[in-house]
Amino acid sequence: MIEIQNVSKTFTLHNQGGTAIEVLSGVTLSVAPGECVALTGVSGAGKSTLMRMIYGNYLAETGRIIVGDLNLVQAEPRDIIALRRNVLGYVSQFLRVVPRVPTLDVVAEPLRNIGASEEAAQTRARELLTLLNIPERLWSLSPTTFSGGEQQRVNIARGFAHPYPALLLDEPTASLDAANREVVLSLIEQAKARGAAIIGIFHDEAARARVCDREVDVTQFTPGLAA
Ligand SMILES: Nc1ncnc2c1ncn2[C@@H]1O[C@H](COP(=O)(O)OP(=O)(O)OP(=O)(O)O)[C@@H](O)[C@H]1O
Repeated sequence: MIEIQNVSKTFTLHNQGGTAIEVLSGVTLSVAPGECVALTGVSGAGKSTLMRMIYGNYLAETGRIIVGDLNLVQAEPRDIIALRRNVLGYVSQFLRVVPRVPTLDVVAEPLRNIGASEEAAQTRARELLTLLNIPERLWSLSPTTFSGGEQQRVNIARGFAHPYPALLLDEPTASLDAANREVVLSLIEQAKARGAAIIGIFHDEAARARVCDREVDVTQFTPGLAA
């Protein structure tokens, strides 16, 4: 489902004399449907950079990143947008939303975008917000003023609204209390059970051990850090 072959990334610092920093080289890994792979490695190894390349935010210089049937290294922006709508979800720690949009709509939006009925989208959004313990009195408000933990839970609800075949998770359990952490871990388990291919960064070791089938140490692909 996710196939990464010989991917590399160099950042050029234009405001610092054009200095080039080779962050990743020769990244090769694949994730099957129903499998969850954890990216590990020291701080600065390139875990977030790799996730951003898979999501199409950063462009890889070499190799192939295939998600579904799209190669993100050569894809047109409109194909990347379609991939994100239908196939590839991303749950980060931080919520980015348009101001003034009510929480219920923020969570229902991914389903509306794929053509689900208003009723189905709202029902799923209500179900997820309830599961993640967001009080109903907050559903009609924009999440921009919510606490950090509430925003993270809204973000998770949004990320799990549509059953994406592939998912990227960036610290999905960071700063959650035990009960909500448990909800998120079971959402991940359910996603695996329905066949989602998942790549995640988990500093929470117990969470990683529970939901991940394999770990890939990104340091092996980091020039200068590799043993
Ligand atoms: N936009 C950018 N421009 C220049 N350098 C960058 C950029 N993004 C990341 N880097 C560099 O790439 C390297 C890898 O960073 P990255 O954030 O991917 O690491 P990480 O493994 O996710 O680290 P952490 O666990 O601390 O989050 C770092 O040295 C960082 O400075």
